[in-house]
Amino acid sequence: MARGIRYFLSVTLKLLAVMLASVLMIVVTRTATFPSYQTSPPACEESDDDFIPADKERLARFTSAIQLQTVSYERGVGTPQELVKFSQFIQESFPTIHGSPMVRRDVVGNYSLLYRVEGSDASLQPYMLASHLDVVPVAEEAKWVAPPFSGELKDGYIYGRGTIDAKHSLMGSLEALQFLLSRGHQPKRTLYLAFGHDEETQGHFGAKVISEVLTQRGEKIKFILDEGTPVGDGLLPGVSKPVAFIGVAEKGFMTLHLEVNEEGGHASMPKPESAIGILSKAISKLENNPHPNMFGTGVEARMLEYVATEMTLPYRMLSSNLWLFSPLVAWVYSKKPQTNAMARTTTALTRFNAGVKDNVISPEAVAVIDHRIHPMSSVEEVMEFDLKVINDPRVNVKVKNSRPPAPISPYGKDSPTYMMLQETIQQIYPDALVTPTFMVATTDTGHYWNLSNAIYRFSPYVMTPSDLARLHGVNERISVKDYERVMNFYYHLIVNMDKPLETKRHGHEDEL
Ligand SMILES: CCCCCCCC/C=C\CCCCCCCC(=O)NCC(=O)O
Ligand SMILES: [Zn+2]
Ligand SMILES: [Zn+2]
Repeated sequence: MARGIRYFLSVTLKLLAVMLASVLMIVVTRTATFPSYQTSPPACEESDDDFIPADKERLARFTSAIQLQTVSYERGVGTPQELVKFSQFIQESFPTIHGSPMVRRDVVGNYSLLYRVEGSDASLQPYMLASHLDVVPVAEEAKWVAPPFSGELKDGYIYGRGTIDAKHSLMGSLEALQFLLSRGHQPKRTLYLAFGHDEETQGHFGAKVISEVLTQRGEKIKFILDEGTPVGDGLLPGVSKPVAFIGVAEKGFMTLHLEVNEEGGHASMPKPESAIGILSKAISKLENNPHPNMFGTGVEARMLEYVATEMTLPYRMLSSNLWLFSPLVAWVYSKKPQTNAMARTTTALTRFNAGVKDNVISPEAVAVIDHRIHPMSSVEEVMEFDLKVINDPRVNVKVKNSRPPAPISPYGKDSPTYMMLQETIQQIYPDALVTPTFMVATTDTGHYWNLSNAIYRFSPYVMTPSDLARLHGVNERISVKDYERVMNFYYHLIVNMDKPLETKRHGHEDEL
């Protein structure tokens, strides 16, 4: 009997050893032979003539744009007078654009701007560059090193609300267009510039109306580029080169209004539970029960695979063997807010209101939850999860607003528009790696899904880990060097969009 057990154990151990050796072999082989998704940058044909400098006039125009306080506060509550001033400022600042017979300008939804630049070849589908006129409000003004609406230049940086979100792309694309038109260039492919005025409150009166106008005109758009993910410097562990992240998808969102109504009364005779207490418990349950970690089911896994061959050894091993290490990477991702946001649907408690006086038991408590929905989940799944977690019929849960995750746009070598974008990025950042990702925040493109199936989100400035807090935060800024890159990025993009979207290198045909 004992011999039988010993024999069984030894066979089991041998089998385990063989399995382990096989797994190890697969891991080593994959690490050594994982394909590279990177392409070399296109040959540089640039001359001095072919470059937009961040000179005094252009910097002054950008500063003036930052000085206009085009704040969006709430859905439908903005700063109409500032938006009108911004619109006038744009007209005065870019006379070549506004005087061109090729350009049609429409004011849409009262304040948003839609430009159509007529291409010479009507058989080509138009494309669209998008950005927004509005900014988020300023908090903690005392902590800013320069006033938030000054556009002040300090140590090579321009400071101000809107410098990275997103007046750089609005002004940068206009500068590029003005530069081209002033040289007598007519694009072959018709180009739209779409600037919504309420992106920061979900674009219900701006981008939504722009989309309706274009739909009424029967437009189908070849490719849309909006504000988005940046060129990361040190954002991706294990990669020393800068990494340009192209947002090929976008998380959805669901804003929930939670309300509890109970009997109020005199604070000297409280019941065991109050409206405030009941709501606090519900919220605490939501915070303590995060939505499932979905790392490895979507674009976030491809993001790592695209740069795997460029990573230092341990990261390279993990990224080229996600079939095995996905759970480990998922766990690591859950540790930091910016990576956790890529792994799961997030839950942010953004508002909590209750009570009118110190000695009155509040009959009502309300809270707002801002969920950002992972591309592999859905509005319905998130709601079902929350109700199960709260599990309290006294908490009234209402959806204030929601949008499902965006469809995933084509990416990689089989997508001519993605490859064109990649090459344009490489013209500006020749040392950068390029990889697909998804946006954890929302953009106006949520209103453009019916116009195009090739929607990308990318902002051509460099972002370091310490810059993340500047987004919607204190000391938002862009370097002069980066603003120059932004203008030149749009310039190259417009030029590149006039080349056939077929590249012999990648063997694709431009279908239109
Ligand atoms: C492993 C890390 C990978 C990181 C990849 C990307 C890093 C993301 C960094 C910045 C994203 C910048 C997005 C800014 C757009 C803001 C849009 C916005 O504010 N929308 C409104 C909203 O979401 O409420
Ligand atoms: Zn923005
Ligand atoms: Zn924003």
